Amino acid sequence: MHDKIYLEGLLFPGRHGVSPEEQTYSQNFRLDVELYLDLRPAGEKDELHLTVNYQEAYRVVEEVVSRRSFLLLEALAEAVAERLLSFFPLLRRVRVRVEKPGAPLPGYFERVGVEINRSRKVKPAKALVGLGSNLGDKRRNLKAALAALSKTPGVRLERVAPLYRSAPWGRTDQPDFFNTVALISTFLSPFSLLASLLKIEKELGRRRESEERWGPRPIDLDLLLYEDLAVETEELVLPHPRLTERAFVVAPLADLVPELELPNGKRAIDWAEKLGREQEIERVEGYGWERD
Ligand SMILES: Nc1ncnc2c1ncn2[C@@H]1O[C@H](COP(=O)(O)OP(=O)(O)OP(=O)(O)O)[C@@H](O)[C@H]1O
Ligand SMILES: Nc1nc2c(c(=O)[nH]1)N=C(CO)CN2
Repeated sequence: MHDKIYLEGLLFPGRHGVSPEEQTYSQNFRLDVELYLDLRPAGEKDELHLTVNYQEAYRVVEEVVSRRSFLLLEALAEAVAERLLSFFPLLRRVRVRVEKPGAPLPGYFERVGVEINRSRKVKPAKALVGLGSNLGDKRRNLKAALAALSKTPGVRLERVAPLYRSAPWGRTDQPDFFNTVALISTFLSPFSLLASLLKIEKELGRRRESEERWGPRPIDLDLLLYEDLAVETEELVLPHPRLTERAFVVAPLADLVPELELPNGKRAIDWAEKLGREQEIERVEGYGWERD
């Protein structure tokens, strides 16, 4: 299968090179990227979730080239390939070419660079989504969000944690929350997944414009973890930055994946126990509550 999406002649400034000057002053890098995946489903159905959004791919490449620094073009190409495979579960192979138009060579040259191919077995990414509600019929809001999540194209709802009631965290002058965590598997990128979560929030009546930070809301969906991906962009931060501070996240998460290593290096089940002693949280219903 040779279908591919290609992005050619991408130009980004970066600090990559063996000499101290190249590490200090940025110069342009030129990249060609080929993303190998089966394009037939998207071709037949004309739906974006069945393929890789090349705008997202562009941003992933740009982030690696402009935010990191390597001695070798080999290392830069490796990092770009690795990052693309991490962000897009649909990819089975990537080809990355990196050229340095201003390479320090002693005479005239047309182009110099490296090209690598990296492949793997395609499988969906596992992700954990945190859900909360403290306005209206909270239990129903969470159930509706889970139903919407399970109907989201490219998302499979694997398991739902028990239902918790928790005292409000951050701002205490508001009603108690109901919280849970869902384990999903998905072929969506973390960007597309977050966009789907925001869409569900909106459909369930969330109006961010009229809300205060950490204030009351009918529904809140947070992307807690996406495989072991670390991302820090304006709209998406992974792992979720406040995950380990919150009993209402860690307790249900520890029910689903007790042995998971949290971003602070602790085992989920141990950390849940500690936070459970410090914050007010109570399990109100066991597994399967969302199905009745
Ligand atoms: N991992 C993430 N999960 C959800 N939203 C995220 C994430 N990383 C960044 N964001 C961004 O955060 C913005 C604000 O999210 P939200 O209103 O849910 O914050 P909050 O629930 O008030 O606070 P907190 O982020 O502490 O839970 C969203 O628009 C989203 O773009
Ligand atoms: N107990 C609890 N407290 C919160 C919650 C939440 O889901 N549960 N969500 C918040 C903002 O998203 C702020 N505070």
